[in-house]
Amino acid sequence: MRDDELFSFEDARQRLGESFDPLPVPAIPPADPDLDRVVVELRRLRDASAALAMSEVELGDIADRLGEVASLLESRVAGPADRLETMWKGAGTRRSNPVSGPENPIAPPVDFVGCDDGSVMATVTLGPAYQGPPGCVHGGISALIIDHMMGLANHWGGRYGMTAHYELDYRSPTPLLQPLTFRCWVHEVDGRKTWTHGTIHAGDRLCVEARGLFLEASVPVPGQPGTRSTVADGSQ
Ligand SMILES: CCCCCCCC/C=C\CCCCCCCC(=O)SCCNC(=O)CCNC(=O)[C@H](O)C(C)(C)COP(=O)(O)OP(=O)(O)OC[C@H]1O[C@@H](n2cnc3c(N)ncnc32)[C@H](O)[C@@H]1OP(=O)(O)O
Repeated sequence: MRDDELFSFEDARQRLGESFDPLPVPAIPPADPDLDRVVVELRRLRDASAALAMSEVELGDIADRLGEVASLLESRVAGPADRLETMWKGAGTRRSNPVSGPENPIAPPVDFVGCDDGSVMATVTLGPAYQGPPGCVHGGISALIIDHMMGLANHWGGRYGMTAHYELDYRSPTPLLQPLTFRCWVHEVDGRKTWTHGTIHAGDRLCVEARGLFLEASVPVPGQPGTRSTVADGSQ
């Protein structure tokens, strides 16, 4: 198969024809605005702390003050096992996933758009916290974002499933501090199987190509005995 054929979502869309049946995609519902504000501040801290080395900051004082805030929070929030249960209420996992979740400080975050052609797109600029090679995005971060985004592209294309196989070709360095265009789309479907493709571009330059095989499956939902969910991101 030719490279341009493998990575042309327009071609895939034509071949899928009427089997492309988009699901309505609800926006991530807002929660307590102060909760989202806390996470925005945590992300500012994350980015600033990635630049602490060789700064002129009095680090002992900063560590003490952050320690106070962390202790204040730890004693008042749910433990991880309880948290896994509350995440499965409403759109909790969509709000807390590590790629786009407004409740997750490690999420860059990435904002996705479902396009009419069946692809899902995002433009994101990643900072030093996500560095792998010098000046470049860590390959695992690229993989994380595309894997998650393929799940959204499947949903957008009326499919669902867990990642069974996933492979990437890193074609050229993926720069930090420049807008990157991520795009994913359903390439082919057959019974329980969905093959989904994705790319990352910096401008016109192809940085990453990815292919995933997703299999329809369901997993038990934490805290809800006997309940299983087919979707890894909140909707049941
Ligand atoms: C625009 C905005 C849109 C907004 C939308 C909002 C809603 C949001 C919705 C959604 C977002 C979701 C975002 C999340 C994304 C994250 C994804 C992840 O991180 S998933 C976690 C990692 N993956 C696992 O942990 C799986 C672990 N593996 C398993 O549990 C099993 O292996 C499983 C269920 C995948 C398959 O197991 P079996 O027992 O059901 O299937 P068997 O019988 O083994 O295989 C069935 C067929 O598939 C092939 N197969 C299975 N594994 C394969 C593999 N690795 N490679 C190739 N073929 C494989 C087999 O050869 C077989 O093929 P033959 O039917 O014989 O033709």
